[in-house]
Amino acid sequence: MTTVIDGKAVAADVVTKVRIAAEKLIAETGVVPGIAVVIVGHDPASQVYVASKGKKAKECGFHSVEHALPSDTSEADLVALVQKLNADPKIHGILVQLPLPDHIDAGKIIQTISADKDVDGFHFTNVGKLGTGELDTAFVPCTPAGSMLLIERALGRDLSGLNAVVVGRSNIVGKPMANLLLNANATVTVAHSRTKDLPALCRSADILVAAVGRPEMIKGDWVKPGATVIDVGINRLEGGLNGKSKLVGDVDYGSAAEQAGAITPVPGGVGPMTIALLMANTVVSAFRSAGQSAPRF
Ligand SMILES: Nc1nc2c(c(=O)[nH]1)N[C@@H](CN(C=O)c1ccc(C(=O)N[C@@H](CCC(=O)O)C(=O)O)cc1)CN2
Repeated sequence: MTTVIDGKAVAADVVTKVRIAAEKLIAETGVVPGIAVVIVGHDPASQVYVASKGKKAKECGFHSVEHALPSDTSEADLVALVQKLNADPKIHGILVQLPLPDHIDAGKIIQTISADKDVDGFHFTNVGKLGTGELDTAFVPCTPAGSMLLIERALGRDLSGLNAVVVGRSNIVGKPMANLLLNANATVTVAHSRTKDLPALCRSADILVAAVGRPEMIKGDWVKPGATVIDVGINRLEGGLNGKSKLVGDVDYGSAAEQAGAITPVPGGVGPMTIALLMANTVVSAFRSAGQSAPRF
């Protein structure tokens, strides 16, 4: 029987643990975990995600600030805001919502964020720490970290001897996901648009992670019977109920669920984990800044 991995439930569990850890930190040190979320422009999906981040931060008992900037904000002004947040002792985590408008160099902004407050895990320092397995002091990007938690819970075993295929090589998901799986002793292949015979490669995977950004690309006959399938895709398609758009992943859920041992749905799989892990990274950052050993999630 196929297990549908309930990302909402696991995310709620993580958020509860974060809230308890925050309460402990506040009681023992007086340090209140603080997060700043910065959004530039009016992308509707980004506005929803940023609002959810603020709501979850409040639920966790954090000090939470949002900076909503107009679309024509200059790169220099955004750099100046990030520098101000770097210097603010009440802020332990800084997140600049992506995508940014085209006239702003996202890479430059990410590298301006202090690595110690980079709760997105995108700064070169954190990328390097993940790549070299320094996980105790790194911040790991939230979506792959959340996906990894779902894999660990679904399998309940060490990943040694298992083949993992990650479809997609983005800096935000594909590459860090591959590193996390490698650190957990899986044998990892990263596939992309130029990979030959992708269906056959996918069929070799005990763990299949789809992070390619193409709606329902991965079909049921690409899935090894019993595999764990993690769908990172969030694609909005026209033609949902009542004229609304419909959300689908990168996996053709109906056919893949017939083959998989465990599978994440979209919505309700990896998405909620992204925000839960952001809260986890922020409380970890606050523990570190207070000189306390940080909890693990
Ligand atoms: N600075 C960052 N920007 C972006 C990131 C990121 O990790 N850091 N990731 C994505 C967007 N994202 C968080 O920011 C995000 C995406 C999806 C969800 C989520 O809960 N999805 C729900 C569906 C919600 C919906 O209806 O749209 C689900 O899958 O169940 C949370 C966060 C890009 N930008």
